[in-house]
Amino acid sequence: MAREVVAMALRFVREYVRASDLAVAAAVLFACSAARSRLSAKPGAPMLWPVFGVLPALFANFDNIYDWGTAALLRAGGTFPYRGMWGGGSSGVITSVPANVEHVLKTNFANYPKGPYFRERFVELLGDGIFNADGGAWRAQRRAATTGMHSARFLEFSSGTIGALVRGKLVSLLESLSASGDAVDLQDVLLRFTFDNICAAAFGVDAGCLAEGLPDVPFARVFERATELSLARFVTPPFVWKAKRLLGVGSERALVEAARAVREFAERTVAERRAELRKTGTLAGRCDLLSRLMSAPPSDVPGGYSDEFLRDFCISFILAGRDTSSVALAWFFWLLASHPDVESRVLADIRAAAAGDDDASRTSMDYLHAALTESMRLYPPVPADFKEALEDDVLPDGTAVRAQQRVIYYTYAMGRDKSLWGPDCLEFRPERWLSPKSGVFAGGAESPYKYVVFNAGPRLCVGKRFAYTQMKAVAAAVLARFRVEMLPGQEKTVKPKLNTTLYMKRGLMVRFAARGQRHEPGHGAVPAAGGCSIKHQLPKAAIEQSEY
Ligand code: HEM
Repeated sequence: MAREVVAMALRFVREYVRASDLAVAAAVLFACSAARSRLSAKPGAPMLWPVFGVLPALFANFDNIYDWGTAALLRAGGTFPYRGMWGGGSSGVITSVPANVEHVLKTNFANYPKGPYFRERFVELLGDGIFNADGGAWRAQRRAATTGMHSARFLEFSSGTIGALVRGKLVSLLESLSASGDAVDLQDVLLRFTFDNICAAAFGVDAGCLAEGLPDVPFARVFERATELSLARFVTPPFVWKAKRLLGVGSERALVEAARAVREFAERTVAERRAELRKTGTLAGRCDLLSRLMSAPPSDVPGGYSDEFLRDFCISFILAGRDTSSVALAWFFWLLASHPDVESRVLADIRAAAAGDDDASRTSMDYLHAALTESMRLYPPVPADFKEALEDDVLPDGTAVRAQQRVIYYTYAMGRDKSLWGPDCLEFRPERWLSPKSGVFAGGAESPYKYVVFNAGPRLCVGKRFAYTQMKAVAAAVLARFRVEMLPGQEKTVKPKLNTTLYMKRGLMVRFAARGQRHEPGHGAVPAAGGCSIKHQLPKAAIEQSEY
């Protein structure tokens, strides 16, 4: 019977309905559905189109997406719902309201894990590493990370590796660039620096990205490739990438190969260190995280950490620590170039610390610390982040979140919100972070849920202290020795790239001029009268001791 009804219906369609009628009917349905979405949308929020969700609005504003998203959030009162394309499996809310962020990151932490959506996109590269883990697996990695990173021994070691890399590689590279007058992409140099630095801190190996001639480093290249291909899964409909994965073709095949190369490198390093421990009976001479965790596991981890645990731990650390501080520094140098008053105060701070002629609190270079913090308020290295709801919930501002939906917190917009930072929120003003009386950094008084640049709550960035030490060491060493001159004409090209990290889309082309010298546009280094060089005054301790 049912078969006869279907056959009759098909005959009717064939005889009486033309393709153009179908097209008109589909267009009417689409328009009605679009009108309904428009009417039910929150005022100010972007339109959620039938089938395509928020994508048309994103494409229309692609060139200016961060600022467009910020304006939309401010118009919508700080929170609005979003939906990706049908079949894309992505929906939820976007917010910049600190109370909502606190709810997700702390108050109702148990309901907002990283979740399967994130995990399945990164599992080939990260396995069960801290960045990808939830529940017990996350707790075990987190404990290992905090014990390892906050031990006095690691802190001393990491300051040493940072100082050695700054003085041994970075400064000599910049000296030769300054002598030749050649321009360079500063973002690329900084990315190389932090990659080498995190490999030294996590594995105790020299990745060699900053070696002479800035070579192509296969490990860095496959790591970058595996990360990019994992991120591509976030913007590809799951049925597409999952089908490709099943068939082992295209980008999915490339991802499996790149992730395998990264994991093999990590496995080899872990195996070699294990062999060294067996042979010599100690890793006492090594202070990197891998060696510390292997040779001195906590007493309640009987038999120590497994090799798989250590492999995943190190890979997550490289991912977490390889590009955030370099990107933060690139924006910092960019902002300094257009704020000579801030640059002068930063320099004065560095000189005071170098000369050791100030009181003890100032040797930690509070003004520089404030300037970096302020720069990341405007250009947060992780511009947005998300968590996935386990169960239905209601956020403090009354927004409903359904199970398996995501709450995206938009750090970039939070840093540019007048209601949080005042009418001068778009100005680069490091003073807002300093105590007016003492000039000491007073950022600790701010709510961590208003400035979520390093995340907040139980999943606060483990590397925050390391990152500040690293950024201050680089900024102090570079600014004390060189003037960083932007190549002209970049005002229009220096823009953030759409990514999980706020890279500059086309890098940052600069020249270095040794202090006391000046580069004329298009020429090499020429001496300038009256310049002052403090190159030889900067003692080792001054660039290594500052930490928060
Ligand atoms: C300016 C530099 C940095 C910024 C802005 C930053 C920011 C962040 C953010 C936003 C998160 C939360 C990610 C999430 O849960 O989705 C995070 C987590 C993390 N960061 Fe950083 N980070 C920086 C540097 C570093 C460095 C240098 C390291 C390593 C040495 C590091 C290690 C980690 C780790 C291990 C986590 C995971 C913590 C957890 O899930 O419990 N970070 N960071």
